Amino acid sequence: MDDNDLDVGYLRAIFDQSADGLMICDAQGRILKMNRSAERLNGIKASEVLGKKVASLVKEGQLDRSATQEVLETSRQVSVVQVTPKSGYTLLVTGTPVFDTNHDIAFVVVNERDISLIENMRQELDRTRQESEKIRNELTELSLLELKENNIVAESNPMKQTLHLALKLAGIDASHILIQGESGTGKGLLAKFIHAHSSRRKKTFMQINCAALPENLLEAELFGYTKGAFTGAKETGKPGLFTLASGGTLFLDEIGEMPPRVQAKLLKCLDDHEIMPIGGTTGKKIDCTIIAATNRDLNQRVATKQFRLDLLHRLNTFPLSIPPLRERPEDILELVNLCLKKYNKRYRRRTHMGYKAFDALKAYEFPGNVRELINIVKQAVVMCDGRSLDDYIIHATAPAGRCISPVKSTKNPTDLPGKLMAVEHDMLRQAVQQCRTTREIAEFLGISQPTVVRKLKKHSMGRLKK
Ligand SMILES: Nc1ncnc2c1ncn2[C@@H]1O[C@H](COP(=O)(O)OP(=O)(O)OP(=O)(O)O)[C@@H](O)[C@H]1O
Repeated sequence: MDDNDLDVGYLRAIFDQSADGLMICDAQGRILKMNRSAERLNGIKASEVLGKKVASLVKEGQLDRSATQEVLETSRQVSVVQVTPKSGYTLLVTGTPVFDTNHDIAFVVVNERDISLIENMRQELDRTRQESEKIRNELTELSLLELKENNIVAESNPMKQTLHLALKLAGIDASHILIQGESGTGKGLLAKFIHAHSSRRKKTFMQINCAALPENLLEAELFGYTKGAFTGAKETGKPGLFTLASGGTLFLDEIGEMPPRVQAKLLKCLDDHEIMPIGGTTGKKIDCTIIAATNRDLNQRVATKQFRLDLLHRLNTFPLSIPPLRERPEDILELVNLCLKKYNKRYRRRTHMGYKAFDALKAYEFPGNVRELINIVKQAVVMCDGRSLDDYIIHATAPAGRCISPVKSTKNPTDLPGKLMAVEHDMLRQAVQQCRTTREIAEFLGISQPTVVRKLKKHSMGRLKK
């Protein structure tokens, strides 16, 4: 046997014994040769198809699609995935053109590899992925359903999205979450929601309003102090909120109002993961989720040097924002229903609202957001004599409806800031007469308590209890 015979013998062995299906077709797409694996994979007999065109086999339904045909059309190597109609295998079929000396296609070599196993595994993986996605969605839906039971309204898409994101963050126990939104949009509620859905839910949720306390007191509240740290300090010293929230969540509300010195100390504490109590010499490790909230544009406060950029970056690892109520009118109906149920029960009334009142609410701007809506409905339930709240609501949401008394004229009739100031003064004065605490005033006027404190200071109105 010479070398040539040997080569032919090897080639025949390769062709016959290859686990891949092999076929050779001529330039017209006729099958010239086919090995045993190709017969097995395609579920056809070589004796029945030799000399036939692959295109006609496709027509007859013996083959799913033809790589050969595509090679002949493009003069390029082509790979396609086929599912064989007769045997049900998934094949990766590669057709390769072989050219003659004139650069015309002389024949096509077709290689068929069984990828059924890989395909099955891929489909299995896809199925598992879809399943877990479904379970994840169901879990989120479940939690969103739970919202209803917890009296949190999220009918609008933007609110749903915010809550989905909040759930995700809760699920991974994310810390350094910054919630932004106008006053009364529900930032405090969202912070509690995140805590309640995190693995830290069984531990404490501590919160502090950074706008409500003077600098020294805020520092002492946050970081605590050692005994005798300053005049008037408790004999025993006092643990700060960072320590009290250990294992749980610390919610820093109105972070935008934090005085610069406390900002510097907070930044250091976040960098070092430990706090230094006032008067202390050794640091204490901190272990709590930190959620901050603000109704301020912090970037603007950074620009005016009222807020540290480095602290903003630290706190803003996971930003969340709650849109104002006027941008999500779909939530209004559900919020109103919730309030009606609550206040009808509390004040033993059976009031209701018609579509005209709802239309009025939808058209209203709600500068005080959800807090203001709750307040309007509560006042309506209490003040209305009859069962229908419509007239009251329509009046309350009319352009001048929220004014308690007529605007006093200022010297200059076009002086808008002066007029606004006068309205604010009047409303505050009346609220102060009717309420005992700043919290009650906040409820009464539909603004936050720190805003009340600020405004009372601005108008030099006496001190009230928190
Ligand atoms: N989606 C909601 N569903 C039900 N109640 C809500 C929703 N959002 C807010 N509220 C209610 O509105 C009121 C104000 O919410 P919250 O105090 O959380 O607002 P805030 O954005 O933190 O306000 P501020 O900036 O003034 O501190 C609360 O009584 C809260 O329970």
